[in-house]
Amino acid sequence: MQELIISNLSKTYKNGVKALQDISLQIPIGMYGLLGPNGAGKSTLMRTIATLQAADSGSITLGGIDVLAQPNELKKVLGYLPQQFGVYPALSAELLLNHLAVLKGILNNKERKEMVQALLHKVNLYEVRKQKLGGFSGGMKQRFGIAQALLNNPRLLMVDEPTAGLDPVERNRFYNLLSEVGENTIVILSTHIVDDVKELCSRMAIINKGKVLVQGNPVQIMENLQGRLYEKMIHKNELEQYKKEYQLISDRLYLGNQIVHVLSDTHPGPGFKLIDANLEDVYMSQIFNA
Ligand SMILES: Nc1ncnc2c1ncn2[C@@H]1O[C@H](COP(=O)(O)OP(=O)(O)OP(=O)(O)O)[C@@H](O)[C@H]1O
Repeated sequence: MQELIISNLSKTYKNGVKALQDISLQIPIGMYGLLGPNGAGKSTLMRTIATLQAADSGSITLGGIDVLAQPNELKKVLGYLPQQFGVYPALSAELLLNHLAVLKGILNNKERKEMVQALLHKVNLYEVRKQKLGGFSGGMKQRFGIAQALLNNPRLLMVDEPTAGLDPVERNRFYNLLSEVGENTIVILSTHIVDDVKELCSRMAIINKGKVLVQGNPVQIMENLQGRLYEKMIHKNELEQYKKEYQLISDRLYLGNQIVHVLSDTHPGPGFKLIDANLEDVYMSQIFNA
């Protein structure tokens, strides 16, 4: 079966930071959310899968490919949109995509032209294909980034924090594009934005400090908090006391008051009501407990 299997992957940087600690994940075709706060190790994991940096130990396989031993085989089937994706601002989208296609080894002129045109249509940049990339908005640049990542029709597409800085309309457009690709490709979406995963992913993992805290189906993961999550509206001044007294996993202001979410195996007391968990609660409870 076509799956990405990561087994016992570890990496410690020279400065002593344990960026990956015995990471094991099984990632099938579809959209997979890799959720974690800044510094969790997401980019390190992505770069390791992309064979751009080495791991200390562990293995990665994609179908029949031993990724760490056969980096060139992996590159043939990998599409990658890194966190920092630079474009040549003076070139048009069409020209740069064509150039990148040549670099990816698509040397037949007719085949390359067809592929470039098809991808520009797919990411909805065909109308602006002659315009310089320097004038593109953040969302347009990200869609161009996806187009270049799809040039070799990859079996594995990885996108690192792709929606940061996009407005809601562009974010939505980007989601739709990724979902479409995810119908027949393994797509790993690394993000610290819970909504990205909630909207898109049928499977996910939460990682923090280089460790996998939880993995599985978002709905099932949310059900794990069923019957243990309580909400209460309190006065702003009471917040510090509640933090000391309860396992408080989130707090937000609401009309001048504070709404707190508390994790508890028994009813925490007067004024608390049992609520259904959302993915934000799962995320916060995992990060809080770690
Ligand atoms: N080249 C490096 N040398 C030393 N430490 C590093 C290096 N790259 C990353 N780190 C550290 O490893 C940890 C994981 O970083 P990583 O960039 O993988 O996390 P991340 O989840 O992608 O975070 P972000 O969203 O902020 O990029 C962090 O503590 C980071 O400071």
